Amino acid sequence: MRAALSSTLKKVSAAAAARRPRVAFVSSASHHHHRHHQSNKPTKKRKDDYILGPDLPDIWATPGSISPPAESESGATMAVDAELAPTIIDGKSIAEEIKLGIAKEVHRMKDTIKKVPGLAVVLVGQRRDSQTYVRNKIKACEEVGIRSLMAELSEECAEDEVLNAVSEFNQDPSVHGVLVQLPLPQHMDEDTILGAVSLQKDVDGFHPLNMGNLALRGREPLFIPCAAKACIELLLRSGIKLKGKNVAVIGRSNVVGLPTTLLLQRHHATVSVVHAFTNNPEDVTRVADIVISAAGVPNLVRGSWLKRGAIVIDVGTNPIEDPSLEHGYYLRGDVCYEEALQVASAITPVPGGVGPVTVAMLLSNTLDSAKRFYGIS
Ligand SMILES: Nc1nc(=O)c2c([nH]1)NC[C@@H]1CN(c3ccc(C(=O)N[C@@H](CCC(=O)O)C(=O)O)cc3)C=[N+]21
Repeated sequence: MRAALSSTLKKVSAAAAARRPRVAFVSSASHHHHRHHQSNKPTKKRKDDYILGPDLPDIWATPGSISPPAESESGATMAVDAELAPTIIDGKSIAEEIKLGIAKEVHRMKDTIKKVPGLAVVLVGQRRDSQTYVRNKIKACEEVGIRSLMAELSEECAEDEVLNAVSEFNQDPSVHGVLVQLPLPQHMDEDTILGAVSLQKDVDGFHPLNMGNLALRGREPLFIPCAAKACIELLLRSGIKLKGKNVAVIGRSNVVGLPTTLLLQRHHATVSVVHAFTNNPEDVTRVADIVISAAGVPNLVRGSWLKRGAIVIDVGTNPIEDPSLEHGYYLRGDVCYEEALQVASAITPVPGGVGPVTVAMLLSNTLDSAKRFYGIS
């Protein structure tokens, strides 16, 4: 437990509000819905639509088209009741702490069996945000002594080339984790490619068998998806108990919303799932003790969606294009941060919240995989 966390990390970010660049949050639907957490493929026809329900894509009636809240005049300090100042959950320092523990174990492994864990990343295409995330992952590997390999393929390459890259990494005994960076180009079938990753190296936890074992009571998946694990770590390390809590999860993607919901239930939380077809989602979120948003829509969660004192975990990493910036984009969460600060008791920022812990969880899964492979505990 991190007793120091809540006291040292309390700060009020009025300055952040004043600094926010003026951008129109236009709903260029294609852009927002192509983010990694949402499937962007056309709906597949299935025979059992009747019993499983039709497979509708989650396209949010997005308040992304609503302009963000009025900005306070530059430099103006908001009057904030000290008692209401929320804890800013510092994902970056939590990630550092986790990585320190991983580094120790990696070094011990190197000393005792002369092996280190290996992570292979398959990156297809040129998306700038994907390149940044992959670079972060590789940098994080270096920090803890995990060996990293990368296969970079062009946007136009054939699906077979991706499958070949996955297959080579599957067979390489020095590789213990294989990750295919999402989203893949439109013309590729995500299910085929993710299904090709060796079950024993599926450090993303996206293989249907790992996901199924996460869903089934009494079963243990080999790997738990990193973002879901990161949400739970952030809550637990901030001293927040989950048992019996009302948690609203916004979004039901395979990579975040669904595994997070399953993992929360394993922690005995009462979970309500809000998705693009939910009527009056704010009625659900307003009664939640904890709100976890993974919708991929900037500014979706307004202050009015939150109960006073709610805990807010923002998984959204929405790249907003801004040609004036070095990287060509900046990141916004799903949560209207400035508004949430006024009502929440604790909140994760974007960036610096869930993202860095997600990367730490990937390293942790890779270490676990290597330990399993070499039969050490
Ligand atoms: N197969 C697969 N597995 C993933 O886990 C996966 C993926 N595909 N596709 C993309 C998403 C996104 N994701 C992030 C990881 C780190 C940050 C991260 O480190 N964010 C930093 C800042 C990033 C920056 O420098 O711009 C932060 O929030 O502070 C963000 C997002 C993993 N994803």
